[in-house]
This record gives sequence, C-alpha cells and structure tokens, in this order.
Amino acid sequence: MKPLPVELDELACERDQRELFASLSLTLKPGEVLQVAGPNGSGKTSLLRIMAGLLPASAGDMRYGGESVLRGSGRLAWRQQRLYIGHAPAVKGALTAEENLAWLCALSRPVDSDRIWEALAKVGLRGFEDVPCHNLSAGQKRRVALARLYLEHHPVWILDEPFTAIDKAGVAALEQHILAHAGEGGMVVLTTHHGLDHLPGVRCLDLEQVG
Ligand SMILES: Nc1ncnc2c1ncn2[C@@H]1O[C@H](COP(=O)(O)OP(=O)(O)OP(=O)(O)O)[C@@H](O)[C@H]1O
Repeated sequence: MKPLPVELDELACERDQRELFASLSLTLKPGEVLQVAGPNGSGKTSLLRIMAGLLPASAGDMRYGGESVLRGSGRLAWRQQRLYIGHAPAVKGALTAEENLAWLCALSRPVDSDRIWEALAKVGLRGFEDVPCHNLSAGQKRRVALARLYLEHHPVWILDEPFTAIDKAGVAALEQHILAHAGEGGMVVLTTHHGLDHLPGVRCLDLEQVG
C-alpha cells in the first residue's frame, strides 16, 4: 500500500487543565523521519499517543491521505496504518518472546513462527525465543517489542523512546532500520533523548517552541 502524508492541523493538547501545546500544524511526507524533542513534561509522549489514536486531542485534527484519523470511521482504518511502540516495552512477563510477538502481531495480522524467529534474530535475541520475558533484561525486553518493526508492515511508525536500555550496537542497528523504512517511503515519528543529529534528513520538532 502506498504511504500517504500525515497532516497535523492546529492540534492542541491539554492535560490536568494545563495546555501542553496548541496550534501544532505540520505535514509529514512519505520518507520522512520526525524527532519530537522537548524537556521532560513538555508533551512528547502525549503527542505520540494522540497521533497513535490513544489519547484525545483537545482541539485540531490529524489526517492521513486527507482523511481524518481522530474522528469518525478513519479512526479504525488508522490502526492498520500505524505501528505504535510506547516507552514501556509492553511485553507480558509470563509469555515467551515468541508468544508475545505472536499475540501482538495477531492484533493486526497473524505471523508464523519462522518469521518471528527471524525477527528475534535480527534484534539480537537468537536463543532467547522460548524464554519467558520476565527472565529477560530490560534491554532484551525492549528488543522483543522492537522486533515488531521487522514483522509488521505499517507505513507509519510511532516510537516513544525506542533507544532506551538498548546497547550501542543495538542503537546503530535500529537507526539503520529506521532510515531503511524511510528510504522505502515509510514515515517515522519518534521521541528520544539520544541525539540524532548524525543521521541524514531527520526533522526535529521542538515542543518548547510550539504554542
Ligand atoms: N495520565 C496522565 N494524566 C494526567 N496528566 C498526565 C498524564 N500523563 C502525563 N501527564 C502530564 O502531561 C504532561 C506531559 O507528559 P508527557 O509524558 O507527554 O511528557 P514528555 O515530554 O513525554 O516527558 P518525558 O520527557 O519526561 O517523557 C506532564 O506534565 C504530565 O504530568
């Protein structure tokens, strides 16, 4: 499916009667990577959750290919277009890495074990496929969640602090995977306190400068 532009139109977010940002408008075109920056509490996670359709905006709209995804029938269709990985790894401790991925992927489209094992190898978890996730380290749990980036085929990735707890080699591999996704026309919106200045073509949105 051909990726389409994502438009934020006068988006605003208020939490606990405090305005985090307002009048946020931008267009993310196919092939673009957007880093959402700002100090702790500035609203980065809130913006990503709004974009993922998990938190209501207090004003404004968001469109994918010209169709609103925050309201009406576009909301469900948007779930098929975006992959959201939050700042907590969201893996179930009692399930193995393979079981977690089978379950998470089945929410959009089931995938077979061979593909899951391949994805786990790509994120450095060969040999850990059958280990219950409560026996994995913090970085390994994060890697289980990130394996979804090798399994699911959504044009838009929304990633909250994807580099947290990941070692240097893992960070470099993930950066390359993000650039490769953008190179194929995909879009990535991410937050990170890790600098991305060394990567070509990453746009930055500083929430401190918005509203
Ligand atoms: N569940 C919640 N209910 C009410 N207010 C919340 C909730 N979660 C976050 N907030 C408030 O919203 C504001 C923005 O939080 P958010 O997590 O979006 O910031 P952030 O920029 O991602 O921060 P950080 O860099 O620390 O991750 C904070 O002041 C926070 O207290």
